[in-house]
Amino acid sequence: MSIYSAAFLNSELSKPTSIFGLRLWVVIGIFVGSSIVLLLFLLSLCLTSRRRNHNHQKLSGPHGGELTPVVSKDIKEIVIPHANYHDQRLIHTVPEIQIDIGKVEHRVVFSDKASSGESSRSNRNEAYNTNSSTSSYGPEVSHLGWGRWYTLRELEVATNGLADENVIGEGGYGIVYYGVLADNTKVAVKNLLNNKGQAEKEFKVEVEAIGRVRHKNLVRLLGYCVEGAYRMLVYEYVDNGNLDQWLHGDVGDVSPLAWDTRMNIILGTAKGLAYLHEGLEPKVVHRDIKSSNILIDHQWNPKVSDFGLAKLLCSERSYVTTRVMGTFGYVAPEYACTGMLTEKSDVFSFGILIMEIISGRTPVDYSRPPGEVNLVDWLKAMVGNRRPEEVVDPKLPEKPASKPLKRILLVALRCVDPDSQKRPKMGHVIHMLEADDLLSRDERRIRREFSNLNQENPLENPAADKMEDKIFHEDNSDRLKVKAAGIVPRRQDADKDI
Ligand SMILES: Nc1ncnc2c1ncn2[C@@H]1O[C@H](COP(=O)(O)OP(=O)(O)OP(=O)(O)O)[C@@H](O)[C@H]1O
Repeated sequence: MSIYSAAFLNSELSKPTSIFGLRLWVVIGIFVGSSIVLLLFLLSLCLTSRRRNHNHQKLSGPHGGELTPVVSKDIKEIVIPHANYHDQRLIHTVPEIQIDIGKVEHRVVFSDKASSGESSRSNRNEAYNTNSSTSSYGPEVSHLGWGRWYTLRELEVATNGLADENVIGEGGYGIVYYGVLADNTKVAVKNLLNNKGQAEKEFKVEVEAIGRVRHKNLVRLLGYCVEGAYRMLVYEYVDNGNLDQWLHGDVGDVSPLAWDTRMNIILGTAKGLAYLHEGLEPKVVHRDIKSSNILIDHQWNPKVSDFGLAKLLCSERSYVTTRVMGTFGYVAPEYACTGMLTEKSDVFSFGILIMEIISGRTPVDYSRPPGEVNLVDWLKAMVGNRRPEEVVDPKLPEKPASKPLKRILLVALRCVDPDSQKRPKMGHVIHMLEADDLLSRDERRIRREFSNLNQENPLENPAADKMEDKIFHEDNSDRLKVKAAGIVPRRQDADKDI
């Protein structure tokens, strides 16, 4: 370019324009600059929307993306320090007590750490809204060899995208949804909450403990789902509510639970528990036996559910934990005080459950007069005062005969013996519940012994112990309990289930 044309260009570019009198080169500069900024903005918009679409496609539910949570990788298992399973030394800790009174029953968690026993819908939403950076959606744990691994999509389809209308109930560790699988199987899907690692911990315990369990009085775990932050358990659906609802719900003046039905529920629950304690190797302690964990089918058969708190125990060993969990009113005293966990803790809770079933009262009821708040204390006092007939649920359609009432009360009182060693094993409980003939023969003796019960603490009556030992001796109970609970030899059973 010649010096003349450069001077010409320069003079042309320096001419003022009609846009605020700005020189031409300034206008051109502004135009080029804004175009670049606009271009960059459009480019970033395009990239963001492409990324959103990509995530949406990967996780979208059956009814579009609205219900679809964004998966997070944030959940990490928190290893809670606890006593060695194989170490029977007592570990002394100063437990922190948390009482969640947001639920109908009071969940008590004695913990050496802030724990995560609470549940709320907001937690659920929190889990859903956690930002995602998950790139892989494949299973994080391998298939265990039993049941099925379900994909998140399968379970979303089954539960209408985890719809609110499908919610059956909400426990301490997650929300339970009703669902129908592609093969028309009705299921209950428990979506474990992302509560600081506890959900994952419970998931692993539960999967290992329940996956191999098969018993008509235990809710069957059909499979599980592990995708991103999701931990879901898929159970058989039990179609007639839970015992808590039938005992304490609004059922009118007359309960549909007749005496025989109640006895059947007690016996079935005992069989389910006996299987956990004595039919599995290693044995399983449920740790949260209570009426809301006893599901009922349409034939009024009980099925023990919610093994979330179960801990696998090595045979013949006790387990000392720094983290005591259970539900207020049902927890055995030695477990609450020292963390010492054996299957006898379940036996205690089972004794409370029997009392609840017979009386229709909750284990702790602050709306009652002072002497009646605690179910065990009240019931012991009533039995000690020779007024056992007065403890039965007033909603029962027909009062039970005196003999079976006393029999079941005796079993309940034995189960809640403050001394865990004196509590019967669940197999023995079954034996006692079924030993009608033996009891008939000794009925007169039972009556006599009952009348001798110490009013303060009828359990500490040596005569009653002697009498029961004689009637309900444990020597041949192993054979009977196996027959009664449908338990097959331990190893063989576990292998068969896998
Ligand atoms: N397999 C199932 N079939 C039908 N309903 C179920 C099933 N499992 C659970 N439910 C229902 O969902 C509710 C919540 O169950 P979940 O076991 O999570 O909590 P919970 O027993 O009420 O409380 P917690 O967690 O404190 O033990 C139960 O009360 C029960 O009615």
